[in-house]
Amino acid sequence: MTATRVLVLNSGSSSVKYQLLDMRDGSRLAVGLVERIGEETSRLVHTPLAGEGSAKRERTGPIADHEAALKAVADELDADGLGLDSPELAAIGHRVVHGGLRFTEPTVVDDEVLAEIERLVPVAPLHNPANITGIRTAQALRPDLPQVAVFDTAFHTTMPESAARYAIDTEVADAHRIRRYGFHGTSHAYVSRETARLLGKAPEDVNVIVLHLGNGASASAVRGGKCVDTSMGLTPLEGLVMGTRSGDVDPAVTFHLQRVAGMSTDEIDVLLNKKSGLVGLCGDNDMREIRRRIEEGDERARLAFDIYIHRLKKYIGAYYAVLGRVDAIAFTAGVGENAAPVRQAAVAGLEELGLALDAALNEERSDEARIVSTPYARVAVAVVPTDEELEIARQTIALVAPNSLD
Ligand SMILES: Nc1ncnc2c1ncn2[C@@H]1O[C@H](COP(=O)(O)OP(=O)(O)O)[C@@H](O)[C@H]1O
Ligand SMILES: CC(=O)OP(=O)(O)O
Ligand SMILES: [Mg+2]
Repeated sequence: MTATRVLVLNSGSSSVKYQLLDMRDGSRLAVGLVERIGEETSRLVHTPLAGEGSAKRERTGPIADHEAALKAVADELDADGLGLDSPELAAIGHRVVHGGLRFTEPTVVDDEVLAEIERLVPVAPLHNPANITGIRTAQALRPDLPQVAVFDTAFHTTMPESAARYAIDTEVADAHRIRRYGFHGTSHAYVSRETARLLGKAPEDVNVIVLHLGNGASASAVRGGKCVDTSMGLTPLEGLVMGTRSGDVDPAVTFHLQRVAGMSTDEIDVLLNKKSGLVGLCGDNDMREIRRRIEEGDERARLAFDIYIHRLKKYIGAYYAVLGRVDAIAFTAGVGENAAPVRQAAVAGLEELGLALDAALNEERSDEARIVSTPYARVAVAVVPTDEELEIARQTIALVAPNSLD
């Protein structure tokens, strides 16, 4: 029997999303999520999709760390006869957030690769440690299986130096590998390709601005299938206003906080990464809650929303200029896919740029990729659900068993 299944692990700072896929047709056999890892109220939601009468299972209770989370996931899969010991499993694919400049392709993990991912922890402190634990735990469970790392940074390695370099002393920058790497690349790659498909065109023929708006958020300018600019930088802190991250600030804010407010580097790191963005502005990082508060007339929530939109609009304008010609703007991830008011506000007033939403289409709820602009708009506005797990599984199987699907 040829092994055609791939387990994909998308480990975030306090969560693990996972999918077990059969790559003969890309169908999902099980999907799930462990959230609030490290808290008393951790929650595992597991949905087997393979058998008859399969139903979502949920359990709550403390799950101490990512290792415990993965073991709990392995137990759930076992209970469905989809355990990690299955001979049908070809590989485990891992989302790894920071791959530096070295990893431009999916990579089979060995000790040396793992050491390099570890070396990048200082530039992805919220993400790479969780990714490393995910890989180590999966290795311990199935030492014989290839573990494949798929990097968030890989898609952005096509950025020209003019976009990737900061205007700081070149020697200092080179000595410390300080440059803009960009993140969410698997999503930007997948969504830009799906957007081309939605337009009935080849990826080489379209220019797309992708807005990945989840808890972390980033924008990218994609010309003919290749990334030419993106809003995240050395770390996933730069760019858009996010759930808990500030996005762009004057770097002098950090000197000021050190000198005047007496904050330590670590305190400023926590402030900008975990206590800023929407949560810092209004106390909530969930866009649903913010919209609910706005409906009730809450001024702080309104201002937080306006700041979020203002930044988003600036990036749309910037990437329009970078690309020169834009065929589509694609909204994706939790906020981009679900929050019609965000899409509406982000493109409002941009009719001169060829952008015009169809209000009814924009409000419609759907899980499908779809166009929500008016037919006469020069630039299509699309809502394209991202699928980082499917994309990771595709890249994983292509690497470990390129001929298994013929
Ligand atoms: N129906 C909705 N309306 C508005 N925002 C939503 C909705 N559903 C999810 N979200 C937003 O999506 C965010 C999570 O997006 P997601 O892409 O899953 O993020 P991440 O992968 O970074 O965890 C939530 O914080 C919430 O703000
Ligand atoms: C890189 C990044 O910001 O990822 P996430 O949105 O999953 O936090
Ligand atoms: Mg995400």
